[in-house]
Amino acid sequence: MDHGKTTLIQALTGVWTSVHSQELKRGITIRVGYSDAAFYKCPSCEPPLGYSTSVKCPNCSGESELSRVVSFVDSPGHESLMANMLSGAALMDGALLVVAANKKVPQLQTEEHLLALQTLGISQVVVVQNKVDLLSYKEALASYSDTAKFLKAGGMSKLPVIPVSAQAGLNMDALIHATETAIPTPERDGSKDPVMHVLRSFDVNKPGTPIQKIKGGVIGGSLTQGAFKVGDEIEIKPGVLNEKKKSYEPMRTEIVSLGTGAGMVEEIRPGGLVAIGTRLDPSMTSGDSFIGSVIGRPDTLPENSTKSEMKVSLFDRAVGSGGEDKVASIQTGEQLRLSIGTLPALCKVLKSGKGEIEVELRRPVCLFRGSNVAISRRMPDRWRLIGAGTVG
Ligand SMILES: Nc1nc2c(ncn2[C@@H]2O[C@H](COP(=O)(O)OP(=O)(O)OP(=O)(O)O)[C@@H](O)[C@H]2O)c(=O)[nH]1
Ligand SMILES: [Mg+2]
Ligand SMILES: [Mg+2]
Ligand SMILES: [Zn+2]
Repeated sequence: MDHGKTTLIQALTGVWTSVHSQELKRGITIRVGYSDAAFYKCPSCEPPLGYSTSVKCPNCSGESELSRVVSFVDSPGHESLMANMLSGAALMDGALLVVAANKKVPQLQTEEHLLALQTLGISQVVVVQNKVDLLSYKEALASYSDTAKFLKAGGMSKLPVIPVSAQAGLNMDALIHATETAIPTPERDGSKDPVMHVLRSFDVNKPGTPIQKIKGGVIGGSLTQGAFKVGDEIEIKPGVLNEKKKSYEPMRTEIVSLGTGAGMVEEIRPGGLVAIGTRLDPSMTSGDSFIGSVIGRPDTLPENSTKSEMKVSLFDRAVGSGGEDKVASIQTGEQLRLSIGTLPALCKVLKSGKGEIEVELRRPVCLFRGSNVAISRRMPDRWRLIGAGTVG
């Protein structure tokens, strides 16, 4: 924690993404936050000069062209919030890994986050060496070479490392240039059935709002494929618990509005974070109650299931154990935590074989075959990432 992720996002977007009172009080990010940035490129300046977040080129004062609009998911760094971090990672096309240059490299958190990114298949990463303002030139070089050594040992010597000061807004042009080069926008297939993974959900009404003015529940997340329009009927899975039937029932509602960083729009596609306004009772969506849900068109999503088979590959050792804890094989009957899309889900292992396990999930989940899952095990002190799985 405290490497400066939230500060960096503020430098790039102008938005402080930690806004909850507990976060402000403790100075840490707890919930996943997000905001959008527009990156500009000046046609007359040599890269990286001329990359900025403003139309006016900070280098030559000429007029820049829009390069790309980028959505940032701000992840908590604290080790106890790893599940929140993994939820956010599920929606990322690439990542900025922020490392504080005034601390020994690598920190436990850095190792674990990098491994988590690999586990979830996020290979487009820019390493940000932050807080260089606190170091002498010589110290900064030493920290840079430690970072490079650490990456090389992990077979990631190709990742760019960019020294910055998020607080002073130093070297942002180089960082934006690296981001634009190393994290290209992936190809999207807009013709597939839409799938949205939910990261947040809210009740946007102020207490005491008159009933005729109350807005329906709002659900935030990102499309991974397809498109949604205002007026579309949608289905949300796994849905809500029917107390009488003791089962989860998918919910249907209509899209009444679509909010993005660029304002209200009529249609959304993959690539940014979006808030869907619905006709659901807002009390249902308050306090992130829908995190981990999946939204699609009616009858297009996989069935809810409580059992799953998956191929697994375990790490040699638990991250952050200083190389001491070898990861023991998965035992029948043990409890694990799976990160499935944006959902942290507890499960019990029913069967464990060579490279394969069968699990029973504590709650029904809308499971896509072939999706990547991060696997954590409860170590004495906390949950630790021990491997990766693929839903079979
Ligand atoms: N000197 C210096 N301080 C910085 C810089 N960037 C961030 N900080 C300070 O470092 C502290 C932590 O910054 P945050 O942005 O909250 O760090 P974070 O990575 O979001 O932390 P978590 O959300 O707790 O994981 C704050 O006091 C910042 O003011 C920097 O470039 N230079
Ligand atoms: Mg902090
Ligand atoms: Mg933060
Ligand atoms: Zn310029």
